[in-house]
Amino acid sequence: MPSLRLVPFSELTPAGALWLHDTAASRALEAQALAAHPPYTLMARAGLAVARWTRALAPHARHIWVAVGPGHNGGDGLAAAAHWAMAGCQVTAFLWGHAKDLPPDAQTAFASACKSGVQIQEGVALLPRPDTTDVKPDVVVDALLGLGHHRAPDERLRGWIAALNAWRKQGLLLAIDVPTGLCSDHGTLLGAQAIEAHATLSLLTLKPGLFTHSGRQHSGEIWFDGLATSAHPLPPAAGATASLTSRALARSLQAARPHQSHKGSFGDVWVVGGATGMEGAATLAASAALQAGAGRVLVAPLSGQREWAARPELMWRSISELLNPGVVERATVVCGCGGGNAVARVLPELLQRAPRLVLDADALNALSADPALSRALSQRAGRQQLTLLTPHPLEAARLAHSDTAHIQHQRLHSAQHLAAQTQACVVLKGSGTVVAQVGHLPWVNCSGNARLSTPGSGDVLAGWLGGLWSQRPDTAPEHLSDLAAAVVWLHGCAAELADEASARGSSALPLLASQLPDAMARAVDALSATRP
Ligand SMILES: NC(=O)C1=CN([C@@H]2O[C@H](COP(=O)(O)OP(=O)(O)OC[C@H]3O[C@@H](n4cnc5c(N)ncnc54)[C@H](OP(=O)(O)O)[C@@H]3O)[C@@H](O)[C@H]2O)[C@@H](O)CC1
Ligand SMILES: [K+]
Repeated sequence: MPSLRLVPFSELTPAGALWLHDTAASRALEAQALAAHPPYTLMARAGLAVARWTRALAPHARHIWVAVGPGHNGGDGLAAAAHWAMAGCQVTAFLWGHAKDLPPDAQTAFASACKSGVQIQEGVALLPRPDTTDVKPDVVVDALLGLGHHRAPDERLRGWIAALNAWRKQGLLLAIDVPTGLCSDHGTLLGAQAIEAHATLSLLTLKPGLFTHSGRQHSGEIWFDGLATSAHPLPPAAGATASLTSRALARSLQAARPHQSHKGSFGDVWVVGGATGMEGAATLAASAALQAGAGRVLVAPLSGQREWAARPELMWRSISELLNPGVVERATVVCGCGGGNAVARVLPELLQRAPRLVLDADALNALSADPALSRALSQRAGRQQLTLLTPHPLEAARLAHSDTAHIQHQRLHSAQHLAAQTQACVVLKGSGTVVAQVGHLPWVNCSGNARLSTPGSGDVLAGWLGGLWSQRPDTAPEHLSDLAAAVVWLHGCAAELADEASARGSSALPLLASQLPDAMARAVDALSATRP
């Protein structure tokens, strides 16, 4: 058997992107792999991969339970159970159904588990819960359902999910391939409940649903094993649904500043926003652009108020100065942060003239409210003027004339539709931010945590996007989504570094937006400090 790769996905990035495959794409690869190997080969590899992973995460575990579903996901669990038992663990497999009803490969795994001394309980009505048994397993494994889970859990399955989740506080709760109850394509819940695993080992392919919407919450730490189905350890890009952001991507967009550089070398960013009472939003975006390395950052506050004390490095100007001939044509413009209704007045000219435009917050709301503005937006691409839109789900819903639930239900598709509708590069924010652009595989971001759900966080992201873009004004249209995805990754990485530095534990408190530019700068420093 070819050697297995058993590494966390975050360690697999030096070569570049990791691909994500939805159910249809995963099934296509699975069919190819099954056709290329003798029966049971893939499940045997899956079982070994799960067993090694479990031993790596819980080397001292002596007592393991596995909840075995009616399909191949259950077969993977049984194949792993055989290895745990052979390694001397006390293992119990609780079967949802009866062994005779399992698919052929899973029956082979069942036979192997029986031979290895796994205790079997068939046709179990409900997995025991911590309050109904004196037995205390060190590890409980969800091998109920994987890729074949396509309908909302019924009452019995909900009971199993609740029982498995009840073990979360007692020991390690691990999921094979996909946490049961989670949609592997969209990261939504198929019903009201899903397994909340400490860690998930995705097999053969990485599924987009693990990383977006509720995916991160339910998958825990995500690991990957490609089951050595090709010469390369990673599944091929062909047929991929999306790419996963990575440290390598972010690093590829950061260049050392040349010795003979000056502020004119790094471009001008103009921040247009900050209507009355919301000047802070514009200041946050401007601070981020500055920290990202823009040459000069000029703020044109819509309120007319100038926050001189906020950052002495910033310059404060009027909108009319930005609109002077030749000024906006050389600038990278970040527009909309705290823009209020006033931003609608400046948008027509910015849409017409700005070569590089980041539109956030109220600029997006103004676009959704005015068909003439959305037409002007979609015409920009034809003039080789590039646009980045950074909506959160509600703003995306307004732009798409839809509702937030619809946007969130299929985040990847929503971002892609919006990109097609606007002819812009779309950054759909939220857990597992999606970056989409017509003609390119979308990105799904894997960094970040709930520390970023705090006011002003999006302003900082928009400002940093402008700041990096101003240093790379010649970014080709086909590379704009790479630039955006790299910044999104950094934004998330800043929150992860803040977690590591905190004594309070994971995501206990938000990372204030005013601290975020510095935290992102530390994330950039960490990029250069680590190996390629
Ligand atoms: N093929 C291979 O060699 C490899 C496969 N691999 C592994 O296989 C997994 C996919 O296997 P799978 O296709 O058998 O699907 P799986 O999720 O186990 O269950 C399907 C069963 O569940 C049932 N069911 C569905 N929904 C239900 C519900 N709500 N409540 C109750 N039952 C429900 C469904 O019934 P049906 O809908 O048909 O009535 C059917 O009987 C994949 O995730 C990975 O772990 C990889 O290791 C690579 C090698
Ligand atoms: K599972």
